[in-house]
Amino acid sequence: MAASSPLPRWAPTPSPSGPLWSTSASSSTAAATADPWCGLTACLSSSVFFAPLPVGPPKNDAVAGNFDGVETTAGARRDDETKSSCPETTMFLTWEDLSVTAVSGGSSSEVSLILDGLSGQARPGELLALMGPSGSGKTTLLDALAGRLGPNMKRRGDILINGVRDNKLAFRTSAYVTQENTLMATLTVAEAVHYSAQLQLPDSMSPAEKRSRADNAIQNMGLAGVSGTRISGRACKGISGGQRKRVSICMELLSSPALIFLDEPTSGLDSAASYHVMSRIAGIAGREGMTVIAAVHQPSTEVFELFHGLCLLAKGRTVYFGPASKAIEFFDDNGFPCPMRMNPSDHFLRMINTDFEESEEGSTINLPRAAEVIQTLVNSSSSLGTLRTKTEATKTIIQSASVKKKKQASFLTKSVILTKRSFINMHRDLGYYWLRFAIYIALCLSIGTIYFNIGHTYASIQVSGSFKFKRYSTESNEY
Ligand SMILES: Nc1ncnc2c1ncn2[C@@H]1O[C@H](COP(=O)(O)OP(=O)(O)OP(=O)(O)O)[C@@H](O)[C@H]1O
Repeated sequence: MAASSPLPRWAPTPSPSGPLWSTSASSSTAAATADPWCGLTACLSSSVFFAPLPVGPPKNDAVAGNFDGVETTAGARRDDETKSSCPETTMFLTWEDLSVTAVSGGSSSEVSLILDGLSGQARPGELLALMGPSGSGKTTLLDALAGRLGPNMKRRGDILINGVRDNKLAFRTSAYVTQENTLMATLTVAEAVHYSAQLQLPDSMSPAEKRSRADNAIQNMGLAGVSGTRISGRACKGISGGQRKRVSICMELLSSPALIFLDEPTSGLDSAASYHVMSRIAGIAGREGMTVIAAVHQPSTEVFELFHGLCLLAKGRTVYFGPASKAIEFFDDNGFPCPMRMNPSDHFLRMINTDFEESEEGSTINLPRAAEVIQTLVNSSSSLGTLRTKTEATKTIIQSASVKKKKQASFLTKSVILTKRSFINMHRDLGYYWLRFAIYIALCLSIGTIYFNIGHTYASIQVSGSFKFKRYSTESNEY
């Protein structure tokens, strides 16, 4: 599919202003000169976070090569070179036989299996899409990989980062954009991103650099037009849901995390905005060597073309894992060809959605039962058989790589910024500050009037505060 794509081939665009991160620029440039492929990965660490438009992902063909790479001699060579030259912060994330169960509350304590023996991997510089019908387990898989499962969920199986088992590492070092937005409503878009830059970026960066990076991020997420608008508010509507989502992504991408989880980054966006957002994310992943795992609903054909890898889930099981560009072939091989001119993701989801069986009476489309399709695909050796080989191979290749947490602002800087942000929030939030202020004034007045104009004699004071004095005198008598 990727080969027949009418889309232009994007290339990473270096910034004319030079890298914003001052570290390792020269060494990675040298690596890039020595070998073009691993040089791409190496120079990712030195290239700018956001380049001028247009930006885009690395080519899908090359990506397909990466996914296939472990199986071929040439591909294995590439991986080896990646290991030797990639920055310490790149992350190969591998999961094997991952299962998640949830215990529902109550006396019966029912245990339900949400994910059932999933295996897969996500690689630096690539965008792995998690797709599947609603309730198939996409968010649960993201949470499991990110180490954010709820207290009633239990995980089995292995999660390896650069070949090393560390259950807390992903939680400590990755960024996560949740389905729900958790933004401070009273701030404007620009303020939210600027404060986030000051909190996340290290003190070694000058305030001007942080500001410039935040401004670029706003620009690249298409938010320049609403940068002065408040995120939300009681009096005004604020920005739209899709724009809020973009602000969340923008804030998480600021620190160029080595690993980022995105839960439905395109929800609430129109197809053009979805394409632009995803192409920028894929472009950044390519340039920065960032590992991106995104749960995506109904991507358009153009957005689907941007995915490097695809993990298709149905009822908590892996239906397909591999290069996105090979998914059509996989469905075709298993007897479920994608009709001409149909969006491939629509076809995949339609075939494996058990919630609405379309072969029921009245339907003009005679599809096989989704449960049978899922079973056939899950059993298909071309999906899971090769996957196991791939994960094993990757594990041995990358075992020695290490992960370091990126530097953040110091405790003092964070305290100052958070206090400042909190004051702005209190000042602007009618409910949080002004109504509370009014209540305290009313309370003071009510209590104060008890003693208003009480006179100056001992008796008048005793009359106004009699309940207190009486109690005092009673207690005094008792003791
Ligand atoms: N904490 C939990 N306790 C019990 N069941 C849960 C819990 N979290 C998720 N589930 C169940 O697991 C299943 C998968 O949920 P999940 O949110 O991962 O699906 P999803 O594919 O992300 O869905 P959607 O696309 O609609 O967001 C659902 O049936 C859900 O009810």
